[in-house]
Amino acid sequence: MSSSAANAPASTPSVHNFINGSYVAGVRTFDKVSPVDGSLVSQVQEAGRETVDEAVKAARRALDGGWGRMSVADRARLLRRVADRIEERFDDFVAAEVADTGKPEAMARALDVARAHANFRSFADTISATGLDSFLTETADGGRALNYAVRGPLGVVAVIVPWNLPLLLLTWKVAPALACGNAVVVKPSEETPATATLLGEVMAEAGVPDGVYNVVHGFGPDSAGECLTTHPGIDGVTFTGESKTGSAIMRAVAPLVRPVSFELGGKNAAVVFSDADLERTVDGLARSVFTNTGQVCLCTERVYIQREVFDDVAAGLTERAEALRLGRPEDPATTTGPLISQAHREKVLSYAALARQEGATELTGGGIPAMGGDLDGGAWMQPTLWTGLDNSARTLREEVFGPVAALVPFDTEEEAVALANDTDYGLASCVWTSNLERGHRVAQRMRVGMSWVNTWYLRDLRSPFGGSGLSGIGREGGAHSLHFYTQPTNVCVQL
Ligand SMILES: NC(=O)C1=CN([C@@H]2O[C@H](COP(=O)(O)OP(=O)(O)OC[C@H]3O[C@@H](n4cnc5c(N)ncnc54)[C@H](O)[C@@H]3O)[C@@H](O)[C@H]2O)C=CC1
Ligand SMILES: O=C(O)/C=C/C=C(\O)C(=O)O
Repeated sequence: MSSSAANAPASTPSVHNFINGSYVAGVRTFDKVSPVDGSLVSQVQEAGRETVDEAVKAARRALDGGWGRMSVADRARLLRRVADRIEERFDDFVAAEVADTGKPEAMARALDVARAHANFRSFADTISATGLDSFLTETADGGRALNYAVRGPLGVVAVIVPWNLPLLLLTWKVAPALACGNAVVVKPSEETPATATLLGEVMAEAGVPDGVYNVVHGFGPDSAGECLTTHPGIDGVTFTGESKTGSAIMRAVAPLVRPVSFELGGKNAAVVFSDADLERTVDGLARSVFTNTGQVCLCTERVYIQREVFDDVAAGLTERAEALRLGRPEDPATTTGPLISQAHREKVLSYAALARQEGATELTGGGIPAMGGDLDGGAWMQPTLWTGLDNSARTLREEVFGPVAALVPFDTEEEAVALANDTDYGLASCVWTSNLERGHRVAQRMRVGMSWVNTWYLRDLRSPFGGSGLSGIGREGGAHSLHFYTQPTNVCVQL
């Protein structure tokens, strides 16, 4: 037990590891505090090396015990049951997600938890509809052979996820992994342990065999994350989070040569042409900059605006930023929650200070809002917009992951494409124009995984999702996920 546990009220919830179908204590506890007001949300059981070992072994037993060989129809049926059960317990998931993240309840309902059951249904459909690769091969002697590739599970998959969309991102990986017959050991963020743990109950209620879904809690280095990625019993790692963490995980898995699927950071650009519908564009930009307090890897942090409309777009976006309502998650008028933690707010505020040093003008925000009462103990940050910087500024080159964006003018299409692509990241972009020909042309020239035209974060779960450069390795979504979570064996039969 940590020393803090002694001071916690008796009613403080305790969040346990979930291993082989049971809730399991760890080696010590740590406190999870609310980003809304700094109050204690729960005490979390941190998994030690032995706890992680137990989870990996449970996953292996489940895999060898028949889960990996269960028929696709049966597995798809179980995934649909998990989706149904998430819907039945929708309010419990919303409450758990909101308590950990402080995000507006309306958002947790519309996005996070809604996507959790959609993820299970989508991958139940995908796995049910997926056939085999096969070739009828003509040989040099005039004969023929049949080549076909069967796909088996990758094995025990380590799933490491961040705090910004905890259940959404977790289920985005767990659903395809299970659809393909893998067993998983999940390490949620230390900031958001609750929904992954609750999902354990739902898995058991839905009839998913013990050991198929395991959860270990803790931090990254010298804790559960590192114990998991260095465990010789894992067969692959799927990770969403910061680029530097992805790099550390690559180093950790390198000695055992395990495959990785990484969805990492972004420094995403929006390009606004003067022919765009400006009202719609400004609404879209406000969404892409400020959704989830800027804590989505897809959020726009660089806005390039054609000079003729620069002032109008800057004024419109500033107005939208100032109209955001920061407040308690349960208040239906709230549009914007706090950042995830005081530590993360320090990071975002340090970029606000850096932007000023680099010569930025703040159109709005840049600091800590006066929330009043107990909310002043939370991790609140003003929505912030900068002008006066160019691509040489660190503010335009490094991922901030907060409610911030820099606005930069451009003159020509060629220049806009060059500015947007001038980054080490390659995750997402948006093009705003009423000229659809230009929309297609510019969207295709963006060096990113997801290129939106006149919209942002419109998702089809069957399409490829991921990035290049510092933004990641591989793509997940639909059949792309099945490629990562399976291993093909090619069978060649001389006919
Ligand atoms: N682009 C994105 O999707 C995200 C970016 N971030 C950025 O990353 C910064 C750091 O936030 P973190 O929560 O620390 O993100 P992170 O990327 O370090 O953490 C994500 C997950 O990885 C785990 N982890 C960390 N180090 C690890 C290691 N060496 N081995 C195994 N697992 C490890 C964490 O415990 C967590 O579960 C944030 O300030 C934000 O700017 C954070 C979350 C998501
Ligand atoms: O919609 C999705 O599948 C994912 C969205 C966001 C992220 O991946 C992220 O913020 O990391």
